[in-house]
Amino acid sequence: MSGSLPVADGEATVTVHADAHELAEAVAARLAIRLVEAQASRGEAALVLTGGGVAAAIYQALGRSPARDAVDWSRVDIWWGDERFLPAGDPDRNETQAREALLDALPLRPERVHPMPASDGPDGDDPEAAAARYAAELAGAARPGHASVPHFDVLLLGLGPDAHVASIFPEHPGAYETRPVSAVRGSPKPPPTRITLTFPTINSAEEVWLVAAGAAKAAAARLALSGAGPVQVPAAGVRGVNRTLWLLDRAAAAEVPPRLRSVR
Ligand SMILES: O=C1O[C@H](COP(=O)(O)O)[C@@H](O)[C@H](O)[C@H]1O
Repeated sequence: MSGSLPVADGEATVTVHADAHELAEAVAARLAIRLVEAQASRGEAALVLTGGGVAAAIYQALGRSPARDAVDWSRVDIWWGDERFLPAGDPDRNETQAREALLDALPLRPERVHPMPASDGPDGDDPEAAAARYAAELAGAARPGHASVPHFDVLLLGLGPDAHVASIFPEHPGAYETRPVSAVRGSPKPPPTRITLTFPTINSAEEVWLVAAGAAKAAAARLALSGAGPVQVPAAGVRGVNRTLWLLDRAAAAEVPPRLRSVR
């Protein structure tokens, strides 16, 4: 049984796992299943990755899970929800983290892996140009009839203690942005310069999964699930077209009203 409640104009399901380890294992298994389902129904799958501590644990869990071999990785597109605007290979880039934890071990087709530009990339240290470049790459892969972004089967999001998601921070200009991708300057969390998908792009995904572990995320989860505004609480502003999942460990879910939680 799952607890559910309205979030914006959709519904969110909150599922709680015992601890961060179990959360990572469960999300990894769920992800493999969802990618297999997507491939069965439309021949391919597209996954949007996030950064952060829980994300790394999920990627490692998926890498060692037997379920990973059920996915045809040659028919998976990998995108990123946000990136720290640093040189290629920098250990703080979300791309570097994902490659080391999972992607390097998978038989992905390189042309189907779509990292956000690095600060030593073709646009140099110009995050606005890099954001525009990524928007163009998304538009180039857009599904027919949908002008600006591809089909995303699952879009993963971490949750900051301040309730930021991707690199949309509370009260920052990115929270108002309507273009598909935006540059972020002056991020309250280092590094200060970033690139992020915006609300309209995130909310075009079929499924949005918010994953969080630890007591530091408890207040953010409560606020986001209590009808807060998305400018003040960015996590309150995201939802999938078909499904919005909050996948938490017990500590992160501690302030979510018990009636909304389903404990695994
Ligand atoms: O900087 C970032 O932080 C958030 C959350 O990270 P966590 O370590 O607190 O789980 C992450 O979702 C985002 O992708 C990343 O750029």
